[in-house]
Amino acid sequence: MGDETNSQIKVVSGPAGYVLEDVPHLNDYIPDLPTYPNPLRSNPAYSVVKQYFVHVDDSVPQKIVVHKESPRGIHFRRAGPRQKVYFDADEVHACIVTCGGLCPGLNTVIRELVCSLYHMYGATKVLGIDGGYRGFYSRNSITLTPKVVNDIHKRGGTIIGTSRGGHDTSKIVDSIQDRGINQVYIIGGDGTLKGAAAIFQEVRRRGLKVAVVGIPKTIDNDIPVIDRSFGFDTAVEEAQRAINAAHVEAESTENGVGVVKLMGRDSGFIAMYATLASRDVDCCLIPESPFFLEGKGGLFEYVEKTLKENGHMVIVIAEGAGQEFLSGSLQPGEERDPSGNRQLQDVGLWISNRIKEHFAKRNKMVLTLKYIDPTYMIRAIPSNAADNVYCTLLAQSAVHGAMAGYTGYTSGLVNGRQTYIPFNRITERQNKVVITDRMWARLLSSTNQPSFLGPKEMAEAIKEEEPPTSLLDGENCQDAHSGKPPDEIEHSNTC
Ligand SMILES: Nc1ncnc2c1ncn2[C@@H]1O[C@H](COP(=O)(O)OP(=O)(O)OP(=O)(O)O)[C@@H](O)[C@H]1O
Ligand SMILES: O=P(O)(O)OC[C@H]1O[C@](O)(CO)[C@@H](O)[C@@H]1O
Ligand SMILES: [Mg+2]
Repeated sequence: MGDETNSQIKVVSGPAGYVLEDVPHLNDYIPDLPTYPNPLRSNPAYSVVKQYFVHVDDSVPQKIVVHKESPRGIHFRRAGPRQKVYFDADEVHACIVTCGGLCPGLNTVIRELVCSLYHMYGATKVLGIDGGYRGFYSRNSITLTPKVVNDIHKRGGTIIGTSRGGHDTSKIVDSIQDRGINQVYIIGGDGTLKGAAAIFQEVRRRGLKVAVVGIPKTIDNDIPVIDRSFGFDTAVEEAQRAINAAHVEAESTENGVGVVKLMGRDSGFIAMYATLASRDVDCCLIPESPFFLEGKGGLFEYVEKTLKENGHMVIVIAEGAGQEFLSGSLQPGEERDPSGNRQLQDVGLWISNRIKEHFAKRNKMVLTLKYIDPTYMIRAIPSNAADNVYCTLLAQSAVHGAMAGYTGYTSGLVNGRQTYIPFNRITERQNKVVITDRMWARLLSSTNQPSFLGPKEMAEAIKEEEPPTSLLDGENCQDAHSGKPPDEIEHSNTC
């Protein structure tokens, strides 16, 4: 097997195109670390479970749709408990921090990190860092015990607080060092995980025995590689209530139009899945798919046609869609939040006003439009049952990895298996809906809406050759082997 290592990713290659994108380990830069038998070996609850410990060579393929001649491709290290651990229970001093926007399930992850450390590994020193990254150096910390976290999964938000901005790598690592922390669990989105990667690099540069672990959090599902992010399922489910209300309102008046805005700064997954789940939506607009209002094939024409045919309609719009129409109204200095993210204008309000103006001006059709913005209501609820289970597995996997000495990784679900993924695989790009993918085609045929794409936009979308939409790995209409669209290859394939 070949082996190629840098500080963030270790690439191990094997026969038939097998590639393991491995995660760093403490003993990569600290030699002769002592090891201990995993305490789970003598825990009656686990020791009876056949094959509870993960085999040292277990890995999970990133791509599961393959062809006869496909290379075996990229794999990630399988998560789970190892026979040996690199921390004695009394030595563990863990901390947990949550950063970025809220997401259903944050409290569940916090709870399960604390309970896994206590109940599986007998580690009893766990701190909650108050208020995101800046809390490391400017706020108090909170002692977390199973008793303190017992009920928190029933609440939305995060009991340890969160913030945007304030990431100062060296102050954070100073604080980690001063407090004697040796396991850092960081729960957050793409920005947070870039910060986690910087913390890991600094910890490694200083030669500290500190495991730095990420748990990916994003209600927008904009993190790549993983099957889906926790809280996403809850968000899609909760969005149904807003869509249903919009539908009831629209259906009850002549020419009723309901507009619902959902979250999705750069990625329209919530809007797409909420639309597919609901069946009451006639048009879904997302940041990845450009649209236009006036003229043939535009939104106004489609609204008129739908109202004539059905008497009512529901439009779902992701908050990041159509921002190019609104950006002119921004004041200088208002464009970025403290983390540097683009501040968005209210596209739901804008599109509602434009539809009303258009039909009032034409004086042809009187319509009643109701606009619903449930975005923060969706983000603030506790996670549903499926997400609670998912959060539990993510947290347990994260703890098993740190105890086994792995560092510089996020835990994440890949093709239904818990894995350890190197930070830079997670932060190198954003996950987006691929509009040349089957799922978007399914949505278009479900709503029967126009694609709003002219031949030029269509050609550009095909040219972009984005990687497949993660929620449906293997569903992309590109040949997994050659990258060519299906009509350009000789044999039938994944499509
Ligand atoms: N490139 C970066 N390097 C270091 N730290 C970063 C970077 N980008 C963001 N951060 C820090 O990460 C934290 C969270 O970032 P951000 O507000 O972008 O949210 P996020 O983690 O992307 O989550 P979400 O987008 O889901 O709300 C902030 O404290 C911010 O300072
Ligand atoms: O108002 P805040 O906290 O900046 O959060 C809004 C953003 O956070 C997210 O929920 C996650 O990034 C986005 O969908 C949304 O644009
Ligand atoms: Mg983000």
